[in-house]
Amino acid sequence: MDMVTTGSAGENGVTLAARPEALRLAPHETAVVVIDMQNAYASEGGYVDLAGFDIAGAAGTIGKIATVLDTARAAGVQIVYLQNGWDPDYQEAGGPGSPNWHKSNALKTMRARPELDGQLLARGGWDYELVDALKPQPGDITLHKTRYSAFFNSQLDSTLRARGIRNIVFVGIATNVCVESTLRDGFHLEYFGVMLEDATHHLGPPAMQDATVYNVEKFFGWVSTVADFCGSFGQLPQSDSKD
Ligand SMILES: C/C(=C/NC(N)=O)C(=O)O
Repeated sequence: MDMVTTGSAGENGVTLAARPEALRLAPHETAVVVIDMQNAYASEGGYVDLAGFDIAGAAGTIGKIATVLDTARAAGVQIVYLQNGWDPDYQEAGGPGSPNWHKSNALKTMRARPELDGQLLARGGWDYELVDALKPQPGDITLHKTRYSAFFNSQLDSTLRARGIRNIVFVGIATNVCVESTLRDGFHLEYFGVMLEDATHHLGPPAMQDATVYNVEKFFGWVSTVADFCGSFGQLPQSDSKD
């Protein structure tokens, strides 16, 4: 079996079945990064629902991600949650001089429906909050981001580097927007990125999920599944999980 060994993963590493080849990962050099599992992206009445996207498949990712996080915590793998959005006055979103002002569907939806102004992706509001089933637990880290890539203008890179983390396991929404943007930036920052395909969900037609899976597998990282992640990391003895 072809295998890529990352960082200091040697005899005590964990082998994760992945495409295009298996990975050997040291648990203490690995983080699960949870992208934007907020009401905005995963709940009825949240931003992407109001903006007209089909969110039917989003709810299915919540239980899958919860399973991944339970396994990761027991294995001593760092969990980092990202929350996407802006200050309540939307200064961080940028004005007409920013492409974000023109492309953000949240900002466009609020301009089209002024009664929603101040509600979508605003820190402090329900839309910005993580879904109830995925609340952070002690030891988890939660970071804020203001653009699609979680590496842009955020604390993510320094948070991971300070802990010696080399490998990122991605779960969350949306596969083809914030997950892919972050995985791509991580690749350029020398992180090994693994996307658990059944713990992510796309925005737009189903072909978008397939396109990101292809991009990750072929160009930017590795693709695995919840069952494979839990099968590998779930075998670690809880008291001996720091490699
Ligand atoms: C379109 C969009 C995607 N966000 C994400 N978390 O992938 C947005 O935030 O507007």
